[in-house]
Amino acid sequence: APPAGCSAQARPCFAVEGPGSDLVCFTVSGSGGAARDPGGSGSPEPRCFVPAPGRCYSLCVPAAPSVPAARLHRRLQQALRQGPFGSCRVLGLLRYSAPGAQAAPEKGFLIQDPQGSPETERALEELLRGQGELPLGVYEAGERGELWQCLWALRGAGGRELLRRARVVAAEEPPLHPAVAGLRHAAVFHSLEAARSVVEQCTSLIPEATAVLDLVDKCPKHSKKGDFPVIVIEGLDATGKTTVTQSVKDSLNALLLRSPPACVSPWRKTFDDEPTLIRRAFYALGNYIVASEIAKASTESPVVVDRYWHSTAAYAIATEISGKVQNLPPTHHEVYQWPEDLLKPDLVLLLTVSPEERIRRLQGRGLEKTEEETELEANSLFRQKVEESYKRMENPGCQEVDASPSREEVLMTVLHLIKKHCGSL
Ligand SMILES: Nc1ncnc2c1ncn2[C@@H]1O[C@H](COP(=O)(O)OP(=O)(O)O)[C@@H](O)[C@H]1O
Ligand SMILES: Nc1ccn([C@H]2C[C@H](O)[C@@H](COP(=O)(O)OP(=O)(O)O)O2)c(=O)n1
Repeated sequence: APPAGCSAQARPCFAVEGPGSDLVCFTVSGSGGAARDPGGSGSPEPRCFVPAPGRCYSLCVPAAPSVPAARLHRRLQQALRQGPFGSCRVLGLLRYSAPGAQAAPEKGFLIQDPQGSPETERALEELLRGQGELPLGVYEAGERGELWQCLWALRGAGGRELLRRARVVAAEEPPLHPAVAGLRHAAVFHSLEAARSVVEQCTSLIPEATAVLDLVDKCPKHSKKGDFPVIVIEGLDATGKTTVTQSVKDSLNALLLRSPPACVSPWRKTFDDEPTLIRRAFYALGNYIVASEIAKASTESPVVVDRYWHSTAAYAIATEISGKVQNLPPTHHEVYQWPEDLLKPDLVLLLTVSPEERIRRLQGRGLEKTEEETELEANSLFRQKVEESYKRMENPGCQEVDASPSREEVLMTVLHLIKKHCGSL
């Protein structure tokens, strides 16, 4: 863990995220103002971020939840996966205010080049030169082994100007993951209006956004549920949602709906390729469209829904909060609360199976894996965070169902729970 002792510094900190790694924070002290000597403190050296004999760089964009910033971050992320950066390790970087400071948060990347090739630095400069004002952070060791960050502004025709040279010192891990504060604006939308305004900002960039908005605007607002029960089935991929929802539909003569609804599926791929802000706003709008379908259907028959708001929120939280499960927002946090303007189901069941059984089922199904499914498999931490987020959802919460037994047994359990909660059908 990063050492204690720096938290009193009201200076911007960096949190470095690696896939599956803990949050690591370090502070860049102001020029000339070396607040403490990392060499003398016995603490882990921030220098460990610079691979010897290699080089290390950072770049950041504003983390404000705006469509242009989100798309710029995405473009940089894609560029850093290619060509000259192939041999580099690229970690996510969150720059956030230290306690008491008011700096606007930034999101970016730490690029570790084990070979320290001049080609990498040139390619980074090239990449940033086309992106307006973004400076490049270059890290270098001082004579006593201490670490410095040089911040370069890139000028036209190959020039660059040193904006700042500052010490890098170790900082304390913050009590809350720094991405938690921005979740409600950047990924987990709690009103139709919040999600709608993000998609609206995209209409000139993504032609499909207009079509989505048209559909949303055709739906009656504040849909009310009918008298028949509405049951949502949630869970990770391959936990048996399709199987269960189909059987419940047959057993109860229910109508089966899914979120995102069929009417937006032609645009799903487009939005899946967009950054979190836009992608999650799209799924949020899908829920409001489904809500109006649920309202109508539940006046005529029971309704069973394959995924709904809990999926949208749980996946968004798990992708935004890096590292371990303990980094998730604490229980009862506002991100786990149901949006006030979204139709509530009567019962939400969360299907869970062991990771081994889930992989067996995924393989058994033999379908092509989506990028996210591959990530789920590769990253069990991510899977744990999705599941834990589901379990923390409130008002309504998710009731867990062990979906490991046979299809028949799982269906019996599910029908029993529906009967218990929703009365005779
Ligand atoms: N109770 C069960 N026991 C064994 N296999 C199951 C069970 N439920 C579903 N499966 C199989 O597991 C795979 C994933 O199930 P599916 O219903 O498609 O999950 P999801 O909709 O959650 O992705 C399918 O091949 C399905 O036939
Ligand atoms: N209501 C929903 C449904 C899915 N999502 C997101 C969450 C994940 O990123 C994917 C998972 O979708 P899913 O596994 O159902 O995809 P398939 O229908 O199996 O192709 O979609 C969502 O945000 N909100």
